[in-house]
Amino acid sequence: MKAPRVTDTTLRDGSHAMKHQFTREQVQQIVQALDAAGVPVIEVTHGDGLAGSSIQYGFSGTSEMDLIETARQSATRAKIAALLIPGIGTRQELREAAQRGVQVVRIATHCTEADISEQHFGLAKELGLETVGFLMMAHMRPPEFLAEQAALMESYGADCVYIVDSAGAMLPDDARARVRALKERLSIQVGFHAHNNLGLAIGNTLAAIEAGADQVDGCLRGLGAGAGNAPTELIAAVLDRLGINPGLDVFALMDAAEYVVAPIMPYQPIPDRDAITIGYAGVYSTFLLHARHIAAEFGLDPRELLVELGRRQAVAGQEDWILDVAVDLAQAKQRVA
Ligand SMILES: C[C@H](O)CC(=O)C(=O)O
Ligand SMILES: [Mn+2]
Repeated sequence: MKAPRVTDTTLRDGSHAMKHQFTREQVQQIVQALDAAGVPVIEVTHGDGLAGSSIQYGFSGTSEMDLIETARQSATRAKIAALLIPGIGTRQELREAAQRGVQVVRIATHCTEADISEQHFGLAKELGLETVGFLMMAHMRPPEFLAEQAALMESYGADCVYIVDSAGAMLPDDARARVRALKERLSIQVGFHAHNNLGLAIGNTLAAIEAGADQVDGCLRGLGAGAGNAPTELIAAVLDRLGINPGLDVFALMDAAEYVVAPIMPYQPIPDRDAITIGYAGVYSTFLLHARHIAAEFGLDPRELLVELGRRQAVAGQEDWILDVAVDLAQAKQRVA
């Protein structure tokens, strides 16, 4: 096994749990702590990527471009990354993000829709950015299918493609097989992004590294959507124990999680009953807070709403469907009563 590059996404995936209210001061403190601890890439964007601030996904408290600029000014060695979902973010936001200091762009599509990312990879390369492809909800398709989608991203100019377990639904063998399929098919790097809904974020990250993953993601204190992501400080400790620490200061990351991030967290993401249901039903982790809120309005158990969304195969970006499904379930209950 070789040491993977670790990208910290507290300031992007963690933005979901923060309801997209990170402030400039918080960004400065978190970036300084990660940078000092040797984390080489720090992602800063609205939780749903560039231009995610909207009625559909939740409005940002502070403009993400200002947060990106603050992050860039606060880092001495780490590269600053942004996430972009084509259709939510456009090439205009990508240009501005690059001007404000982004050096890595992670372009995310549903795992069957890599073909919508060609123009965005093209522009990113013109802008001189490092490029990463994100195949979201990757539990929904088999390894060989994902390898073909990843090959499309490679042909568009991706420097790395990630298997993204957006639902935290994978078991270690699922993660291993998917990473292995991409490693066999591609000439570029392969990454893995975990969610902890089934309590397997660290285990799956480890399985991905065993299968050859070159890059993995973490969030301090696991602050991320659903039950959160693989905690960066835990990844560092585990890699260190394995003898493949890529240069991370384990104690400094523990301190950052404990003293910088924990005090500002609205709650500690854990695999509670709703989050476990997300992993169990294979639903996008970001639906958690929306589903809880809408279920409460309609007198539903969030779990029945999440299971039905999983049955209908809802994917990332379909947050508006949560309301439609809640209306259907509530009406069905009324008819029975
Ligand atoms: C925009 C998404 O939340 C990307 C991600 O982190 C995931 O799918 O997981
Ligand atoms: Mn995620």
